[in-house]
Amino acid sequence: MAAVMSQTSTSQLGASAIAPPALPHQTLPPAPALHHLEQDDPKEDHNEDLAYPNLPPFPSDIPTAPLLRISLSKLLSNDLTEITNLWNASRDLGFFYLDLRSPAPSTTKRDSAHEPSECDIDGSALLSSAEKLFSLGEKLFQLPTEEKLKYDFKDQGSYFGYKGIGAGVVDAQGTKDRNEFYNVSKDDILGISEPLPAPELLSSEDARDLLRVFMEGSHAIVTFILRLLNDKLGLPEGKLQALHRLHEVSGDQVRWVSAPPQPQNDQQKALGEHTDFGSITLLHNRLGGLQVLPPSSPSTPKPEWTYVLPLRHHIIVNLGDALVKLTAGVLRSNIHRVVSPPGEQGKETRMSLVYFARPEDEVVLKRLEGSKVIDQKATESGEEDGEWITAKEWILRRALGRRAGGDWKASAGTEGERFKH
Ligand SMILES: O=C(O)CCC(=O)C(=O)O
Ligand SMILES: [Fe+2]
Repeated sequence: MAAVMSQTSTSQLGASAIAPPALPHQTLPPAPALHHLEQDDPKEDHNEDLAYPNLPPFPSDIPTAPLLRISLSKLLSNDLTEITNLWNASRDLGFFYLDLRSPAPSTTKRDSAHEPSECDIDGSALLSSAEKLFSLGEKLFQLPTEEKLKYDFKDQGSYFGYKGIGAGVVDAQGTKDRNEFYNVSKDDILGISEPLPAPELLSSEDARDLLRVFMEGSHAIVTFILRLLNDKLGLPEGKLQALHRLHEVSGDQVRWVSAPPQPQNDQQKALGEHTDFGSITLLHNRLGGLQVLPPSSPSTPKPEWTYVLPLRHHIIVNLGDALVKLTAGVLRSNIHRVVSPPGEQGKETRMSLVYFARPEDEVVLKRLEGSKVIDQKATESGEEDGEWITAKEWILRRALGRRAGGDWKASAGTEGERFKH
């Protein structure tokens, strides 16, 4: 434990880094972080159950990454400490937990043709649609392989639809991945683009409604986080949000990821190391397996891959390369990968559910103007403002480069040096 904690020192993760509270029998994370939580609401944090029922527990003796735990409802009530935590986590690690338990939102329902507002945010409702989508995902992956393969659209140049096990690669040597994906486009579900062929399970009105509600709920949280980051960056009001409008054409999508248990004597990465391509990723994890590589620092020049402990009622939020490019690296997209869930969890099929928010297709991924913080960072790094590429081209190049037979080199993100570990 101590070895890993020293890798993720406060200098890397921000002075207010908070490790998740211990699950039953879990080794305790560092004290200062917990003090912060306990002062805020001791009762709640002592008694809450953050382990997933009906699943084997995450092993107590495996170190986990001390991601900050940020409360959505505190953010919504404009809690300045919480907003600072979000800002620090977005710059230092680019990963944090978001606690979705929230009071019910205002009862005025919005007109669905309009852009979502902060009054539409309902963390508990999002958790409940995620629950339903987990059940739907299970049925989806149980369909016969021949049926699922009908919805692989790679040859049409699209990353939406199905990707079979081994149809992606995890490294430059072309080692096959160990998971399957199903990607559903936001534009398809909101009627912005023509619907793609899909299995009946996904094309029924009920399934599309459920996906729409989940996408709108997720997008509302994304827009809110973008607003907070926009303010902290000192950008002109609404600038980041205006590049991520719900009803405009973008590569936003829901993804289910499913990985069957791997044989004990033949373990392999399920999903290779990568940074996410887009802006903000909202990840629902139930079993372990996700790992992050913390940033290196003078005291830890060679950090190690560290598990992210799944926490019930929480999502894992991470920032992607588009935000790095738009902010000249003020915000961080951190490398992560997926391996077999540890211990007893490795006997289960691991499914996760993700919402990827990306800039609108036509947004050019250039550093934004109008922020002193961004200008200063650009001056400090002395880096040129990269190639002229739209979000659409960037995502296509990166997503399809990771398919078997794709161009691995072209799939590289902004991580540069970090990939050498
Ligand atoms: O399944 C997970 O936990 C992470 C998936 C992921 O990183 C991705 O799909 O980009
Ligand atoms: Fe990812």
